[in-house]
Amino acid sequence: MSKQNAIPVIINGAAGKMGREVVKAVAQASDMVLMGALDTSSEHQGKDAGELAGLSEPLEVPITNQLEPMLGYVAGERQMQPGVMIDFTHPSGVYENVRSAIAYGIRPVVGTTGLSPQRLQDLADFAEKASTGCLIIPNFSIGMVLLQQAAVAASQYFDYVEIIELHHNQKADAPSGTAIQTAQLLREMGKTFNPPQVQEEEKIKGARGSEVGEGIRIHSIRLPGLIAHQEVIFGAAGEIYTLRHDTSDRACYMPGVLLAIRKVQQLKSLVYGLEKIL
Ligand SMILES: NC(=O)C1=CN([C@@H]2O[C@H](COP(=O)(O)OP(=O)(O)OC[C@H]3O[C@@H](n4cnc5c(N)ncnc54)[C@H](OP(=O)(O)O)[C@@H]3O)[C@@H](O)[C@H]2O)C=CC1
Ligand SMILES: O=C(O)C1=N[C@H](C(=O)O)C[C@H](O)C1
Repeated sequence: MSKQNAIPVIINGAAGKMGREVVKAVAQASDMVLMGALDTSSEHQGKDAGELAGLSEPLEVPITNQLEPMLGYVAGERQMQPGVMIDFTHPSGVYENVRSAIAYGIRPVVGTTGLSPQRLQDLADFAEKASTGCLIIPNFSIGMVLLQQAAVAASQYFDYVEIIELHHNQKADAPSGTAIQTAQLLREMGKTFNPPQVQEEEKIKGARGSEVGEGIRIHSIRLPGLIAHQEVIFGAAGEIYTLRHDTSDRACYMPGVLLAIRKVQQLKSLVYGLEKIL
């Protein structure tokens, strides 16, 4: 495929754990071209994004922290398809990054978690007004979509459920975006879970996790040695039904990321969740 027909991609957070994986995936996709690699980390400024990601050949794309000039440059490439900005950065910066991308007509594909419901709504309104596609995906793994579908199916028959998410201890936000989304899918079932059997008293605050609504609680665990894991445990008289997803390599997210880059081209507003584009 010629460069003109390829999708121009900017990766924000390119020096991070997910960003490096995305650099490799985009470099290997024949219908995409990596136009820019951004990261605020001072130690990686000017380094080649491909070499940093572990590719044997440089991509000749240096890491920079200048987002707006990069967005302007890609937006100005009129001969090419509309550009896409991938964001795997930090909850503190993702809102501004997405607003800037949309302002330049660049379509955001966002994996960064930790956006508040209010900020998600603001971004949805902004994308709608600009008629610009935007994908916000709390989890790019196909296995997690299947887990969530199984949880929704089970929730029709079980009234008791708890969600446990387990992550590496470099994670900034808790609970995970995936656990919040999983709870939200169960909350949409139109019932209240976990009707109390006794008058419960938390002797230590937080011992029973955090309730997110409709009686659903999320428990967050952070440990070195973990990557990303989630359990949804249903209980009923005499039985336990456990759904569990384990990530052993961040490569598992890449088919979802590449799919999102292709699909966001066809959208004119914000879409939340991988299941909506499968
Ligand atoms: N949706 C999904 O499937 C997945 C989502 N995630 C989410 O993606 C995000 C990133 O995760 P991960 O790669 O593990 O994190 P890392 O900390 O490894 O990488 C983030 C990188 O982004 C840089 N950065 C921070 N703020 C900005 C900013 N405003 N603009 C540009 N670069 C910035 C960081 O630099 P510095 O270190 O100097 O701050 C760092 O190099 C998290 O929110 C995580 O929860 C993770 C895995 C899967
Ligand atoms: O920080 C991570 O690592 C992950 N974050 C996402 C989340 O918060 O759900 C997705 C996945 O769990 C990995």
